[in-house]
Order: sequence, then C-alpha cells, then structure tokens
Amino acid sequence: MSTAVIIVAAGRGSRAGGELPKQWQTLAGRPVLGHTLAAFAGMDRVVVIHPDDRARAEAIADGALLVEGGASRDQSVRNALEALAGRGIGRVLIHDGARPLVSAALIGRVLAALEVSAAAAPALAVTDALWTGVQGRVSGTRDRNGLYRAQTPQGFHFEAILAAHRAHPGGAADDVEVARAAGLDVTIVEGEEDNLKLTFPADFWRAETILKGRGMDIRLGNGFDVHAFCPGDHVWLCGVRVPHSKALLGHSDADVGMHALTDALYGALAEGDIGRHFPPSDPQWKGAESHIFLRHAAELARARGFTISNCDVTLICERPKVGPHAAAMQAALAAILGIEASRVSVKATTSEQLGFTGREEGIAAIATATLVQL
Ligand SMILES: Nc1ccn([C@@H]2O[C@H](COP(=O)(O)OP(=O)(O)OP(=O)(O)O)[C@@H](O)[C@H]2O)c(=O)n1
Ligand SMILES: C[C@](O)(CO)[C@H](O)COP(=O)(O)O
Repeated sequence: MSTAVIIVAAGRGSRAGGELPKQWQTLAGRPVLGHTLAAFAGMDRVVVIHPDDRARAEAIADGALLVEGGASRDQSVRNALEALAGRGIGRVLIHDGARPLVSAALIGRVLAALEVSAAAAPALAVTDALWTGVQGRVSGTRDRNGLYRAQTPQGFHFEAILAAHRAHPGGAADDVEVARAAGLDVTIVEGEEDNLKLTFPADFWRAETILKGRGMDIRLGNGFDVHAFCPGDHVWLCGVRVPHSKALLGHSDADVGMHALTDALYGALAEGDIGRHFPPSDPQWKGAESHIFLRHAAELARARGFTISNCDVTLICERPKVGPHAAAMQAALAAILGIEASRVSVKATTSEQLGFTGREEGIAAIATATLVQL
C-alpha cells in the first residue's frame, strides 16, 4: 500500500520573525524546509507552499509535488489531500515543514503504528507542573496526568483523513483533532524532544545546536562500468572526445568513466544506479550525452544537502592512452559537478594485457565519490 507525505509549509511564520518565513530561513547552511524534505527522502512527498514562495520551492523540491496552501494550517492540509485524492494512496503522513529535525526512527514508529491503527501520532507526556495565570500571577494549577504535547508527523489511512477533513468545519490545531472529530481512534507513539517546531527566534539556536551535536554525515559511494569496443574512430571518456581506432558500444554515448562516477554518486545517496533514473528501455536516452546523467546525480546530492567533497575515477584499458587527456577529463568532470578541479581525480591503468581489457575488447572504469553534509 503506497504512503505519501504531506509537508505543510504555507504559513508566514509571524512569531519567528526574520526577513523570510521561518521555513525559508537558513539552518546549518540550508533552508529549514530543505532539512524537512531530506528527512522524508525516498518517499512520495507533497509540499504545501504559499504562492509567493513558488520559485524558492521549485529550487529545492527534489521531485516533490508542490501544492498551494490556504489561509490556515487545516486548509493547507486539505488542499494537499484533495491533490492526492484518486491516486491510490493508502496511508498519509502529515508533517509541519517547521519541524526539520524529525528522525527516521520517529517516522518509523508512526508508520509501524499505522499497520495496526487507522491513525497514529507522536507526542511527549507533559513533565512540568501546569498552572493557569492571569496578568502575570498564578491563578490555579492543573493536573498534568494524561496530558501530552502533540508533534508531527501524524499518520492516517488516506481515505479516512480525507473524509474527516471534508467533514470538518475548520479551525483545528492539528490533524489529530480533525480525525477525532470524525470518530477515528488515534494511537499515541513516543515523540522526541529534538523534533521541535521552530516557532520563536530562539528555536533556531536550539535546532542549530542539536544539528551540530548530530555531527557530519559523510557518504562514500562506488561505481563500476564496462563498455565493449565496436567499429569507430573515437571514444568518449570522462567528457572528452578521444580519437581512437575503435568506438565504445552503448545505449548512450558509452562514456564508461562518467557512468562509473555517476553510479558512485547515486550509490552514496542510496539511489540505485543510472538505469533506475534513465532506463535503457526508454528510447529518449538513446545516444544521450552522459553529462546529463552525471549532472542529475550531482543535483540530487545538492538537493539532499550534500556537497561533493572529492571523486576519483580509474579507467582500465591498454589503449587509448589516457595520460595526455587526463587534465581535460578532470576539468570536464569538475565543470559538470560544479566543484574545483582539485577535488576530481582521473587516472588510468592497464590490466597487463590480461582479461577483456587486456585483449582490447572494451574499457572498464571504477569510481568513488565522497559526499559530506554538515
Ligand atoms: N496557512 C498555513 C499556516 C501554517 N502552515 C504550516 O503549518 C506548520 C505549523 O504552523 P505554525 O508553526 O503555526 O506556522 P506559521 O503559521 O507559519 O507560524 P506563525 O503562527 O508564527 O505565523 C508550519 O510548517 C506552517 O508553514 C501552513 O502550511 N499553512
Ligand atoms: C500540528 C502541531 O505541530 C502539533 O503540535 C501544531 O499544532 C502546529 O502549530 P501551531 O503553532 O499550533 O499552528
């Protein structure tokens, strides 16, 4: 059963202040909403935006569907549910764009609870004493037993929450309130203190501190590719046209080095390989220039908040000789990746006339890439 995620980000963040609405302010080097999107990477995501923010949202969407929100949070959620209606969605998670530190473990707990419940949401039991107050003076106390602080993502069976929103008069604080008004039973799962909602300016400092404590995310990926020789007079290697007595056979331009590097980037992101993103069965990629694939992988890395720290490509062939072209290949790859040439290495080796590369039946390439997220 497919699961979609709705990330509501159409509010104006009036309490947070700043030049931009809080979801567009920078947190540890990228927009708050970029962190939130990355937390749900790999899932079908819908981001609810304010019409004024469309250009910013398109820049970081990373494949998410963009839907325009309404004047209130519940109207924004409703717009996204209506946009998903009729698409065969089984379950939906609804999350505040302003909660960028949600963890995979918390998302997992909500999804697991949805296996046995029509609705599930995270919360933390209230641990402080509770008072009422009037004009700065305590006017009474309240029993905190059984009181919870609600968080998101809140999860629901899709048709049930869609019907609940359609029937609700509006004005709900969250989707659990809407669900309960429709008679749905909601399971509470353990929330997390770090899953804070950025609401006031000081919350940004807290979130930065939490992110620093989590440390760097360093990813290493590897790629390997082989293309056979066929009749021709040149080969494409790492973006450079190299004259040769043969060509390389492939669905695209058969740039074996660039393919290995592209797969290394996809590997570091756990995003499969070129074939997943550009299926060879799709005629539009016949004869395609391989920089399209590499650029896509690099953009995907950037959209997920990673910078490409370095990469290293080794071409394995007896001929053509790579040395005279290595600097041009390094420059070509660096330009496509958008990084300095000093972070790109291109080298070659023979296989001492052993195996298929030694018999000059084709060229092999291996590559590694390191991605870093601060
Ligand atoms: N019309 C609205 C109002 C809120 N939200 C989203 O709902 C989440 C939780 O709301 P809140 O923290 O109250 O955000 P804002 O409404 O932006 O903040 P404020 O009340 O301070 O203006 C936020 O991710 C916000 O962008 C939304 O999508 N559409
Ligand atoms: C949905 C919510 O995050 C649950 O805690 C919260 O109610 C939304 O924020 P708001 O400040 O109440 O709009």
